[in-house]
Amino acid sequence: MALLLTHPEALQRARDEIDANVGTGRLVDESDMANLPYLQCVLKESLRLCPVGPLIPAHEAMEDCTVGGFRVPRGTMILVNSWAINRDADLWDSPTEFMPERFLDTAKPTPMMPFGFGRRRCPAEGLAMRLLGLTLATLVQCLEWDAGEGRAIDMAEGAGLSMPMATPLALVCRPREFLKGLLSAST
Ligand code: HEM
Repeated sequence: MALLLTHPEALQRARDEIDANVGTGRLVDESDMANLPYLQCVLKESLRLCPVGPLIPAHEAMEDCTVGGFRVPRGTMILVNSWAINRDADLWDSPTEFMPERFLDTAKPTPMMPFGFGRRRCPAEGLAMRLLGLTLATLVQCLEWDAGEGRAIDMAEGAGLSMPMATPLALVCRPREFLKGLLSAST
């Protein structure tokens, strides 16, 4: 939400996509997700810039190997800096920019690992992506958002293993016109 609020054109594009594919006669649901590619791109771009696990938990080399020219003996503890990979200028165009559309071309490889990798990869990736998608789609479809009179959103990173914001996000939301009608019709 912080990235969308600081990029209102992306928020509008995500809302336009939902309005065009779902409309305003019903609430978005899980079966709509496949028809919301831009929203999926917003999720991926948010996980790229703000990975929930910026440092993938420790893995251990099972055998001697060479990675990027470095000899890694068996038994070495390996920590992968996902945050740095996600902002590597050799891998991404304008790496610090919030550009969800970079993920629209699904044929282009995207060197991201927000859910880790290998046998210990997050077993809840599918669940998490569905929940995040549906939650974000609902927030964007149903509510108007703003940071409140004259307030700017502080995007600074706080300290911690899961990349909290330095200043917790506080937003004001109001129901969109269609939602009032939809809710009163259902009561
Ligand atoms: C956006 C949401 C989430 C992200 C980004 C995320 C990310 C990760 C990452 C990076 C790992 C380490 C993988 C590795 O070592 O290579 C992990 C492990 C794990 N995650 Fe998630 N996770 C998320 C949500 C969840 C949820 C909702 C659950 C449970 C319902 C969950 C359960 C687990 C478990 C049990 C492991 C340990 C797997 C193992 O060591 O074998 N995660 N997750």
